[in-house]
Amino acid sequence: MARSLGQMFKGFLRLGSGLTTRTPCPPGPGSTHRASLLCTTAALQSFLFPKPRDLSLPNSSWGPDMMRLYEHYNSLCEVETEGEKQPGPWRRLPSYNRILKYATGGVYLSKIIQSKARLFTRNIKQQGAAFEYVVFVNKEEQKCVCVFQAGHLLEGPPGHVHGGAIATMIDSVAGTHATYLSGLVLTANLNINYRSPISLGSTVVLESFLDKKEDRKTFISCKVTSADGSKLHTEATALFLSITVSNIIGM
Ligand SMILES: CCCCCCCC/C=C\CCCCCCCC(=O)SCCNC(=O)CCNC(=O)[C@H](O)C(C)(C)COP(=O)(O)OP(=O)(O)OC[C@H]1O[C@@H](n2cnc3c(N)ncnc32)[C@H](O)[C@@H]1OP(=O)(O)O
Repeated sequence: MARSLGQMFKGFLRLGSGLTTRTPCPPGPGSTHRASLLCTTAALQSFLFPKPRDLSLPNSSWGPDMMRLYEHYNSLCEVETEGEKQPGPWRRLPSYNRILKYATGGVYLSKIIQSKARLFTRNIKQQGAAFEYVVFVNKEEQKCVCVFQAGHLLEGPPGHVHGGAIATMIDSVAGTHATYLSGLVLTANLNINYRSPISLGSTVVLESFLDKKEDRKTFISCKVTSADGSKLHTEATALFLSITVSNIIGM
């Protein structure tokens, strides 16, 4: 089991490095033999290991509220000081449908299941049908914001979003925030108060705050409000526990 976990984590690391080692093709004619060889190698590499699509970027299903809020936070990711562009206080987190894209093993799963595994919130291909979202993080304020547009496949009460889908988004955003702050974590506790229903197709904002960190425990609170901030939909608190590979093996 320890071996397959090792493979799994190696796969995770390779996913990160694979994204940064691509060689751009040199422009225009007059390329040297070496440059064209590099270009061919890069093309072959991107054919064999296509770059996963970042699903947190706008698509045609995004409505006006989703676009407006995306553009607002995106504009805060870069600031201009004395004519120069600098990183701003916010950062957009890219999002893919698999975390362990190149995994060759799995803890409890067969290789076939592992290769077919998809992140729950990103596993429906039809744009706009389910979870459309983008997460931004602010390191200084220790805060995360998620702009979420709920598609028609997430129906619970007629015309409104299923409470489980809301819980999924809260867990995902708070879990991403806790991972950003504390590394590898698992949700130990999630408490949710549903205050007002969310209409299907509408855009809401999830805000996640760090309450405190104590040893392995990261306490996060989260609220869901309407796109204009006027209505409170949901409030939650969550506890995430830091885990290590040996923690999992010990389970
Ligand atoms: C998740 C990582 C994601 C990676 C992300 C990568 C980048 C982002 C990309 C994409 C975003 C995706 C984001 C998705 C997020 C989704 C997250 C989930 O859905 S996680 C699945 C559901 N959760 C489980 O299945 C856990 C099941 N539970 C367990 O495995 C264990 O109970 C565990 C690990 C949580 C704790 O077990 P122990 O043995 O390590 O620790 P003990 O000794 O029990 O507790 C340690 C301390 O914590 C307290 N504690 C434990 N559970 C508690 C609880 N429920 N409430 C309050 N305190 C609790 C205990 O009282 C103890 O406290 P004292 O040290 O004595 O002060």
